[in-house]
Amino acid sequence: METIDKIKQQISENPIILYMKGSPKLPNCGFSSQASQALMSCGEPFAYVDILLNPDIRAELPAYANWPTFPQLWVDGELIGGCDIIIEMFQRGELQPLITETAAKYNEADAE
Ligand SMILES: N[C@@H](CCC(=O)N[C@@H](CS)C(=O)NCC(=O)O)C(=O)O
Ligand code: FES
Repeated sequence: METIDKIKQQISENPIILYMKGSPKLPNCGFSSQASQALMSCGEPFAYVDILLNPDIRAELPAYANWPTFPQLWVDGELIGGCDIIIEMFQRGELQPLITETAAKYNEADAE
């Protein structure tokens, strides 16, 4: 599959997905570590892609996203932002409701 199609599929199939360096359990960069920790603290499962293991995605996602760096958090098909934005939303109490509501929306859809 073309990289761009892979990216589109990942974003459409996973309501909460973090593109990061390393994994949430073993992040490979401080920015990815902070972002995944904030996201984990919201208590909902989320998908992730380790871009260090996927150099094609690392190369192509920034142009598609119009966002130059990693991590990248995508929720419900839309780019939320990188580490700074994730931490800011977390500190303002905005991350938790976004994640909770998104998880609830898709759990509901699954149950139908
Ligand atoms: N201020 C950025 C910090 C992230 C950042 O600077 N990431 C760099 C270093 S990890 C990056 O992704 N560079 C491109 C690359 O490594 O492919 C944010 O809010 O996410
Ligand atoms: S890998 Fe060096 S700052 Fe992220």
